[in-house]
Amino acid sequence: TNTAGTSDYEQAIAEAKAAIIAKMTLSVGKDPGYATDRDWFVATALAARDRVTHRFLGGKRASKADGKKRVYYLSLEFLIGRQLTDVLYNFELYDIFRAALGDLGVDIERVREAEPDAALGNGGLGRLAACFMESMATLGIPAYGYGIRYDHGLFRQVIKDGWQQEFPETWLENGTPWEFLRSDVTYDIRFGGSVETKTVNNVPRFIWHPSEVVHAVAYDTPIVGWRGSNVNPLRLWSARAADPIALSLFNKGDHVGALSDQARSAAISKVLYPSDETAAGQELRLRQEYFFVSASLQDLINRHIRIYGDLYSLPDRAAIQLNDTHPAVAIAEMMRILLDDHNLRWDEAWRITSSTFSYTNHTLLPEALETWPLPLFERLLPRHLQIIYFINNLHLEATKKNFPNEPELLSSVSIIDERDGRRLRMGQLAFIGSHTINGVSALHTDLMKETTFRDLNRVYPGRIQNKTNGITFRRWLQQSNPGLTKLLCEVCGEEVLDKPELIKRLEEHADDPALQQRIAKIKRANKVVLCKIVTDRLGFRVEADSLFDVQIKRQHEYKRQLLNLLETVALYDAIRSNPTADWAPRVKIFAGKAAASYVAAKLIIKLANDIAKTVNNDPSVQGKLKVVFLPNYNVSLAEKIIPAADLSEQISTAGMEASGTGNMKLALNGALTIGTLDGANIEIKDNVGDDNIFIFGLTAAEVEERKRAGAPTATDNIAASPMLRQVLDAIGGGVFSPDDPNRFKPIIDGLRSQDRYMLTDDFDSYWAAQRRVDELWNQPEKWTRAAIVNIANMAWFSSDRTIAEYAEQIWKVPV
Ligand SMILES: CCc1ccc([C@H](C)CC(=O)N[C@@H]2O[C@H](CO)[C@@H](O)[C@H](O)[C@H]2O)cc1
Repeated sequence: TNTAGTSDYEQAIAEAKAAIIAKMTLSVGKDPGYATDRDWFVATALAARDRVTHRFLGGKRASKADGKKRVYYLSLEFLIGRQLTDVLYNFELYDIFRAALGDLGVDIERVREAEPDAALGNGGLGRLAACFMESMATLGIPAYGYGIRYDHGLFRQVIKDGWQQEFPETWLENGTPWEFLRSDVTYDIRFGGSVETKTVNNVPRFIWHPSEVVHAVAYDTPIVGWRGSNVNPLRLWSARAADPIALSLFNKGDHVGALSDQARSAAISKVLYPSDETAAGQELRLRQEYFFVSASLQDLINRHIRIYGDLYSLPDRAAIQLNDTHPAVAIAEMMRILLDDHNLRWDEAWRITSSTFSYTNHTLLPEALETWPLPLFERLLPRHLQIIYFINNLHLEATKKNFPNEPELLSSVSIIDERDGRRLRMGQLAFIGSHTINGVSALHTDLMKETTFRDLNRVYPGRIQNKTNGITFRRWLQQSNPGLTKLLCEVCGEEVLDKPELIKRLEEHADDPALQQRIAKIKRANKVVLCKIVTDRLGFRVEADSLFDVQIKRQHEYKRQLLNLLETVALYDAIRSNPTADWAPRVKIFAGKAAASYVAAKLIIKLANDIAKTVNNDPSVQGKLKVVFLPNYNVSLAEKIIPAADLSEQISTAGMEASGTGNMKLALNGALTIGTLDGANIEIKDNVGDDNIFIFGLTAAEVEERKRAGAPTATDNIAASPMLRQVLDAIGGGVFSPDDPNRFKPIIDGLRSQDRYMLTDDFDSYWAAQRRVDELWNQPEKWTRAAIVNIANMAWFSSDRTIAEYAEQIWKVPV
């Protein structure tokens, strides 16, 4: 208590109140009496940002002075979500601001809900980048995130008559209170044109004469670490025309022509490509990739020269991480800047480049590996193509010397794919130009060595490392599940908030009925919250005492939402034909967006909704089975669904899900996993133990073997499973689409013929695993005990652990 007898806490609340009111009147320009939830959000965010900014600028000053090595995380996606709760929590201001707003008659929940998600990403890769930024700040690593400030993030999904519709996402329509415009940080980004070759004192010099220049303008968003330890910048680039309006054309009355440059330039940062795991291959995508890469490299090189004078020391002072191949053109851009702007010799430039970059691969799906047609690349980036040719020649020369008379090896490791019209393979470029390449789970990294990068790994052994993904426990536990967090602090000690490994202490009490009851009570309370969301958004009730069986992720055939739906139909049939059996009452919860052009995935969304309509209106299964498809899955909805989940569906075809991170979030919040031995599911199993997870299906090796052998076929599998046959007949026959009986024929025919993702191979063992789930669910103590063991063994999946590994083993920066 201070002299005025008011406690520091009350003092802090009073200050927060004054700050919020000051922002409301002076920045929002509103009388609190007339303020909307949005106004309160902006005022609160600005008040919170003030607290952050001091630390932000302080951090910048410090790291300028301290000569510390910086990490630069280049990613075309940062799936941040909302920031208010994260900033307030990490600055330990949440309770104070909640009390302050409360005193002003404002419910902080409504203020939180008024913030739009920053949906600047598609799924796993983008969200991982956001978790990594928060962990780097928490661990005190001086880091910059570099990306694009899309005017429109991932589309808003609306489900109309069961069909997905896409609507522009508009997070910036009222601006965002978190960012600082850095109008003094603007770079020229050049495209097209030609390259002139000149010899200067018999050294070849290349002068690029671009046909187009676009301005990249920086916007900085502070990323706050836990306990406000550090604040790092996320620098996002926005595109502007070098010449906003061609007055000459305007004066001639060609108003549209006068603005075409502006439109063409601004298009670069207009919208996020909604394709997940399928390379778009469109020119605008390449323009986006080069735009942010060139701006980021110009920015970090200028900063380095400003502090250290020369570029030779860059690898000692900077580590640049390529988040998949999307920024891989950075290898050529770095060489261009070193050769053409700083006149370094080739070998020196290459030494600096290849010892500064490292690359993370997030997928082995062939259709997701980016390749660019040479003609397009040459037209847009003529100088970079010259440099890539040179890199490739030296690379192939070296390979030829070390591996003579292996022509197929040369063509396999070449950056240029000579087949189908000559294409640039960005994976090869990223691999050759990086000192380290990493996969995102143990299995994925092994498969990378055996398949996609087998030959490059042979030519450059020892470059591949594994870095199993992680998640930030601040957002995905503390902020989204305060009930469980409070219990963990009591049982494991407050310091569990700083040392996730202490969560293991919970396991000692796994058999304690009192603890089991508390865990079950917390889960039920989170389920009641989700029940309300289902009723509000879909207009029907689900029971909180049912088993919440959750599959939430991007729609993709390899993630096998369809397999879950086949089991749902089989269960529906089984319950109807045997209503008295002790079925665990279930709510099947689906959520996830399909890329706008992904027809098959969108048809599966329709199937989910048609099955839901039939099941939810069938009195014979009332109280036993409900199917829910929640629209517009995003970070904020995930924060509501995950704490309420009992069962986590991680059922991808083994070998196809690089890691998964939703699996970690769900297990950390006490859901039991039903899954294949794929991605990080395997490491989750290794940590929680075989008895606390439901594993089924073919292993990755068995999948490969069956693919190679071409047997058993889908027809064989269906013949061997009467239940599966019945389900396929029902769906294919229009039972769930009486208004269009052939609607799902394409899906069923695809399964009967190809079944590329081996659903028919895994159906029976999946069904059996789900029945094991029923069995355990009907023994609540055992179920809750297993949930406790899952929570207690998830510490390793903290992104703090992952980032500490990147820091020590790839970036060589202290933590
Ligand atoms: C070029 C189009 C495109 C866009 C995004 C992607 C990403 C790599 C897709 C993605 O998000 N992959 C997911 O990355 C997560 C983080 O490492 C993993 O946990 C998931 O398993 C992986 O599917 C590929 C291709």
